[in-house]
Amino acid sequence: MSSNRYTIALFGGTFDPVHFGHLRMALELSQALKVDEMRLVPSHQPRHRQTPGVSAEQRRQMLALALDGCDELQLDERELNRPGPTYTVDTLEELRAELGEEVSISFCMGLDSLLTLPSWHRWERLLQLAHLVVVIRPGWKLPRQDVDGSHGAVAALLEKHAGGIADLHAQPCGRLVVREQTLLPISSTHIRYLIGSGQSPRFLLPAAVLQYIEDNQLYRTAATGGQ
Ligand SMILES: Nc1ncnc2c1ncn2[C@@H]1O[C@H](COP(=O)(O)OP(=O)(O)OP(=O)(O)O)[C@@H](O)[C@H]1O
Ligand SMILES: O=C(O)c1ccc[n+]([C@@H]2O[C@H](COP(=O)([O-])O)[C@@H](O)[C@H]2O)c1
Repeated sequence: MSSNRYTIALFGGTFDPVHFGHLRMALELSQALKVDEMRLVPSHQPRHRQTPGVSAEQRRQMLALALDGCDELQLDERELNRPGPTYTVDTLEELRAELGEEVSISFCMGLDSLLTLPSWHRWERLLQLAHLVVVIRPGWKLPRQDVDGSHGAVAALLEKHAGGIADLHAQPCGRLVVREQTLLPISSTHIRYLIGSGQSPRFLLPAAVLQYIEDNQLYRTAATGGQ
């Protein structure tokens, strides 16, 4: 990109456990967006879902193993170090205070997460702090304001803030960029289910992460959930 604005992208998640779907998505996004840094940000206590099956420290260690030797992706531990429920707006406010007003910050998410955005803590503040990058599967449709009453707030946001990759380098925050990208059909829920029912999740996640899970006997009782 012609602009020399420093650009950072964040990819947040529970990572319970991290798998190749997360890692591929983060790497492909990092290359497509041409960011200077792509950080994976494990959440401590996600307010919107059940408490993760393993400790925050174990999820951190699995991510660290997954990223070992990978220069393109970094681990950002700030949410694990912050007590209380984890809110993205707090993370972005912290980062903005740390990095100043000019650095471009993008928070990346799947379409499933975007559709829940109006329930996020202080969600209207998010675009004042960062860009949002939304990944959709090829051929998937975004909600449109005139036809989709159920996602009206999201559709309005998409219309008002629509932008492209160049905008991520031209301004520090405020644009919503939609990317079509093929997602590997892997979920942490399915991996937990496989382990809990005595089957192997090999080839769905890095070998070092699987070794850690086996060494620490994680997820042995989590035999619920499918794909
Ligand atoms: N297979 C995948 N490919 C790309 N991105 C994914 C994939 N699975 C999840 N994501 C994205 O990764 C982020 C973190 O997801 P999360 O940690 O909840 O993983 P998950 O596999 O969906 O877990 P769970 O099954 O426990 O809900 C979210 O933005 C989500 O949209
Ligand atoms: O801030 C919020 O209220 C909020 C609500 C739901 C999800 N998030 C963030 O969205 C990211 C993906 O969440 P999840 O549940 O798919 O792991 C993760 O970084 C969460 O902290 C944030």
